Amino acid sequence: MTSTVRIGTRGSALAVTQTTTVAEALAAAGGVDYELVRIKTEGDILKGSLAQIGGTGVFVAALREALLDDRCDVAVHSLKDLPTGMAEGLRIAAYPARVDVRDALCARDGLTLAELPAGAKVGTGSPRRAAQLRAARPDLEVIDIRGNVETRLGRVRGMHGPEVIEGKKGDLDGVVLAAAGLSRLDRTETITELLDPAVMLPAPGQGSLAVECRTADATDGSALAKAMQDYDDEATRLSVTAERALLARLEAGCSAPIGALATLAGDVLRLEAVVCRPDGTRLLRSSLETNSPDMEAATGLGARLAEDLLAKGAGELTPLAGS
Ligand SMILES: NCc1[nH]cc(CCC(=O)O)c1CC(=O)O
Repeated sequence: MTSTVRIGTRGSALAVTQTTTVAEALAAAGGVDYELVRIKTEGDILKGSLAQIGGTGVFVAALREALLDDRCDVAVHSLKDLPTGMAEGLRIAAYPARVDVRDALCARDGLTLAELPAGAKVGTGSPRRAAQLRAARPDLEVIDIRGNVETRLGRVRGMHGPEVIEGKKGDLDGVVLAAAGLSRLDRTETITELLDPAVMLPAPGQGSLAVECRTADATDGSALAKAMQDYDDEATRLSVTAERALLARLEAGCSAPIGALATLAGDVLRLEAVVCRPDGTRLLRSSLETNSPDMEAATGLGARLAEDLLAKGAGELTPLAGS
């Protein structure tokens, strides 16, 4: 390992912010010097709807290639964008402590979900958010949108961001975004309601980051390897492991209309999940718990809840390769 750790990041404001946070934490923990390396990803280049692009991991492939090509030593991913299949030769060396897992409504005039008028236009590019929005408020018009956080906020009437799409500024009544991203970008003042997971179950892994490196570098006893070990948060690791095991068993990607949230309370790991019909006319929700969880129990919990959902007809609501 070279003395300066090269940390790969996408160029978006959100990616740079969260990568810098990780870099500083690793530097503080392990006394490692770092530099950020910008990596352009397919997800930044393609401008179509994320639902249309479809493939999982559009944001991730280029970062992983850079790791494997030795153009960087560490990559920081938003965990919810990371496909469940692990890449050969790479390892998630740390799951930093999770931040707010919830989705947030950013609406004009301080409106909450219940207060939006009938026919209000709410933007999201996520089939999971669209389905749960439609289930909660069938009278809303859900608009498929893309772009970075500032671009999306700029679509809300009265919300001014530095980057707005010409002609589309202020054409929506609200957008739904992850609270975690808004918080990392210091834009939480745009949130008009933090959506209760009882209404809007977040994406598996939402609010979590994953610090990935070459497998050899995670275990070589270096300052970096130790720093990553220290930075790993056990409760987060268990929770996201359960959520992602569920996703893996359903063989669904980040664009599937599936929500999952695990919470560790004392010795009990509880996993709740929802599979949606994309039009929101049916949501299938279920939950399971396990006591004194370790990684194996967390993985088992996710797999069992997936089986339970499949047995209850999840495969009839939305196409799942696992059904
Ligand atoms: N798919 C885009 C994406 N990937 C990660 C985040 C930020 C939230 C997180 O880290 O979970 C976002 C933006 C959003 O969903 O609003």
